[in-house]
Amino acid sequence: MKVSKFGGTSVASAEQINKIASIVKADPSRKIIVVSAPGKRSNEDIKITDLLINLAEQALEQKDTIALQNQIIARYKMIAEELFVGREIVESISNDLSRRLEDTHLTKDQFIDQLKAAGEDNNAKLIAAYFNNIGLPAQYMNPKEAGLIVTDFPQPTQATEEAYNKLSELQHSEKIIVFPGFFGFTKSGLLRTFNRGGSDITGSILAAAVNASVYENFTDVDCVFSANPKVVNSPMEIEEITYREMRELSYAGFSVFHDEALMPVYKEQIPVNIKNTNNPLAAGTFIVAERKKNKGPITGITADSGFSTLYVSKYLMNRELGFGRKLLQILEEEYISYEHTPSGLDDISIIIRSHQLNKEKEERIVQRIVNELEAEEAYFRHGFSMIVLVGEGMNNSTGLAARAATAISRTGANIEMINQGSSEVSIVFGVLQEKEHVILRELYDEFFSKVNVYS
Ligand SMILES: Nc1ncnc2c1ncn2[C@@H]1O[C@H](COP(=O)(O)OP(=O)(O)O)[C@@H](O)[C@H]1O
Ligand SMILES: N[C@@H](CC(=O)OP(=O)(O)O)C(=O)O
Repeated sequence: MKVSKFGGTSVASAEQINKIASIVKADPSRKIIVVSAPGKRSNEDIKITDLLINLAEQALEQKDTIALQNQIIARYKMIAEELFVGREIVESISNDLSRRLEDTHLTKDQFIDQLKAAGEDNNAKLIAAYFNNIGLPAQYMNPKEAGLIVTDFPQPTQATEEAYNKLSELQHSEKIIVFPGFFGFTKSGLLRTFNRGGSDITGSILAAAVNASVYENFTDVDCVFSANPKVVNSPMEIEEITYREMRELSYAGFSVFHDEALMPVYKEQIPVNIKNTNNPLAAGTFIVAERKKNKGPITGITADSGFSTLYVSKYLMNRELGFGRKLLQILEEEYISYEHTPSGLDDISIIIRSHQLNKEKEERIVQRIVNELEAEEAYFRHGFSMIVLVGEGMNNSTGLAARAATAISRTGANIEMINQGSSEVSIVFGVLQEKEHVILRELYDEFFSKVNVYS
């Protein structure tokens, strides 16, 4: 049995949904179909999920939401009409949106989550109806009824162990299951969404639960490339990549597959196949436990912006027992997670995703570090990107860091931070984000384009 997930670009229009129907029809082992909300039909288009987030924000600000509601319903109406799916599905979508908007007893986060999830939930209902209309016996499956139980706030949204047992029953379904991605329900019945791009996580959870032969992830590119094709021209295609290489790359910018989607399939050693809805016969990229050797030590290079650094200095910091713990405790109490902590003898930098910060929180944290830890200096700096080189071949390849640093220096950029992962499958360079793309291209040129004396 296969689990096949179709992302927003694959379900963005009637034309695209026709393609996924052909893909499902072509292989009877595609029995569990995970779908996202309609995504972009062009670069200028807006994803349904983004419209729903705007709708939630307008409702919370007591603004008139009719225009936005009609814009969302019109998207589904156009798809339903072009697929000749009856009017009743559009009416049910309209009623569903109204019901979610009236659910004012929820907290702000719960209200937003409930509206965000409407995109996938209604698209799954529409696609299941369409499949049945064209002779593909299918049923919409609500995550609550299926048992996709997730953790409670403030934990990050993750499937609980018990969810996998209940979800394993899906493998016995006679019909094709059309399952909305992106959300689950807590034990107490509250809806929670995964992070953005989270339909990949749903597919991974279901693939692990039913012990799928493969988890197919259909998107709008032929494969995973060794660099983001929107930044580097015609990057090299990757046939095979390991789970941990993909985790490092997707965490830091390879948005083609969600980094949190790797753990469920890794635990069950289920291969993932990244394929193109618009070219389904292309082999795509396989994410596996072990792969055949690559030509070079580096498998992929990626960059991710939106990072800040918290710099703290105190003389003899390295001698003060518990200083690091107390510093990280302050961040934990402020609900701030961190990425890397490069440090010296008397100072430490903590790399943090900027979206967690605001002026008032930063001032409070700096004050606490100075007062409670008696630090000499503490301040935040913003506008950084992390450039990540990843490859299973790195750990037995000398001089990589030097080659990368030399390539970065050719761009005139300053290296603000270097961090070698203890797994030795990645090395991270912190740079100012305005230099991100030029550095990415220079590193790609160094490790993939040139015939190197080193190779
Ligand atoms: N290394 C990479 N290889 C392939 N695609 C990548 C890579 N890095 C970023 N992308 C981008 O990821 C996009 C697919 O992800 P996404 O937009 O989430 O699609 P979907 O709607 O199918 O989920 C591609 O169109 C591509 O521009
Ligand atoms: N629609 C949700 C979930 C998702 O995974 O979408 P996509 O498959 O288009 O990345 C979002 O935009 O985050």
